[in-house]
Amino acid sequence: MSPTRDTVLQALSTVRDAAGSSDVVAADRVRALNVEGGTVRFILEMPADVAAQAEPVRKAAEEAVKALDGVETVSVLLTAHSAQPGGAVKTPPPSLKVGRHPTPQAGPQPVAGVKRIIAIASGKGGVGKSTVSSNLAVALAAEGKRVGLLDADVYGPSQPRMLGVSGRPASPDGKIILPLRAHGVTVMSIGFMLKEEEAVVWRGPMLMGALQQFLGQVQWGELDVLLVDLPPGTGDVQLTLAQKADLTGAIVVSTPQDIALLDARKALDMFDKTKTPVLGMIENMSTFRCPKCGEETHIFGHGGARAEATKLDLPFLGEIPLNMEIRTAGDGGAPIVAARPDSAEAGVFRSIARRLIDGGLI
Ligand SMILES: Nc1ncnc2c1ncn2[C@@H]1O[C@H](COP(=O)(O)OP(=O)(O)OP(=O)(O)O)[C@@H](O)[C@H]1O
Repeated sequence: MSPTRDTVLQALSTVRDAAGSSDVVAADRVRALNVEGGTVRFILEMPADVAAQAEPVRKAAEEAVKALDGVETVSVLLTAHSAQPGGAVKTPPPSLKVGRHPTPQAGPQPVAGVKRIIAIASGKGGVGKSTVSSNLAVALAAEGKRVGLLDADVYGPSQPRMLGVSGRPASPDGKIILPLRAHGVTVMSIGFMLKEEEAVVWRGPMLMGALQQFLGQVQWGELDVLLVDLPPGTGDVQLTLAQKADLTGAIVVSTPQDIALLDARKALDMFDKTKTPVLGMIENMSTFRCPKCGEETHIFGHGGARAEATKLDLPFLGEIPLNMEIRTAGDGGAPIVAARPDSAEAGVFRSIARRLIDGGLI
């Protein structure tokens, strides 16, 4: 039996908090809990004064969740103030003041200068959500749209790699954050704020606050659309964004297999609950054409996402093939739409972009 949010929280409520009397759930240390099949991920946010005792608590939390029925992998991230082996406190997070607690806000907030915010979501990891986000962003920019891309995939921000952009965004006044640009797209990623080795350390603290700040404090400029590359799944981060950002809608990416579609349905359900319109579904890794003989194979099946979209009366936006060059281009820092704009594969992304524009969605 797969674990649920509730069983995980129940297990965590047996773990004593570093500060003393209560458990980690009651002490409100658990952030961004994400349960996906047998994989459980969450963050333990510890205040600085108990940082030295944080690691044993993290271990205990990991053990408690691991002991649950159906749990295969547990990933627990600690806050910025986590303890080094030997008890020293690690270097504080980057000086840019990003990553505070969320500031209370009444409801969904618009982002200054941004006409539309569209979330790119998937119920399951690894289905190509980031690949779709980066290519779609570049394709929309090629159509003359002013496009921003916010990489909110806190568990593994991949846009710096996919767009070949790195470096730290400047913050001249310590408040406004200046985003970076790549392939005609304005980009901000939580990955820009981390050094490789600091990733786990910085991710934890005040994650929601960081995302909220990325929406509110990044100087996006005038944009026709801001695409938000969400983390996979339907956990706290996705929910927070769906509730706090004034989303125009969401696009759900899925591979064709039943299991991926099952998860895609959960994402659709989440958007239904948060009253976020679903603008359409995209099937990725839809078909594979042998580069030698040209024969087409449906490695993960075919047509599942289209059938699901039809069943739910949602627009089906397109099928993206499983293709080596899509992978090498993306993993090499230039999405295929930028690297080989005239290729058939780039054409698929461009026609999805045009469909969104023609449909008046962007
Ligand atoms: N259509 C495709 N053809 C070939 N490779 C692909 C395709 N789509 C994605 N990939 C590759 O699959 C891997 C996972 O893709 P990607 O990072 O876009 O998925 P994701 O859903 O964003 O994953 P995560 O859960 O890590 O956020 C990457 O190496 C990417 O290059």
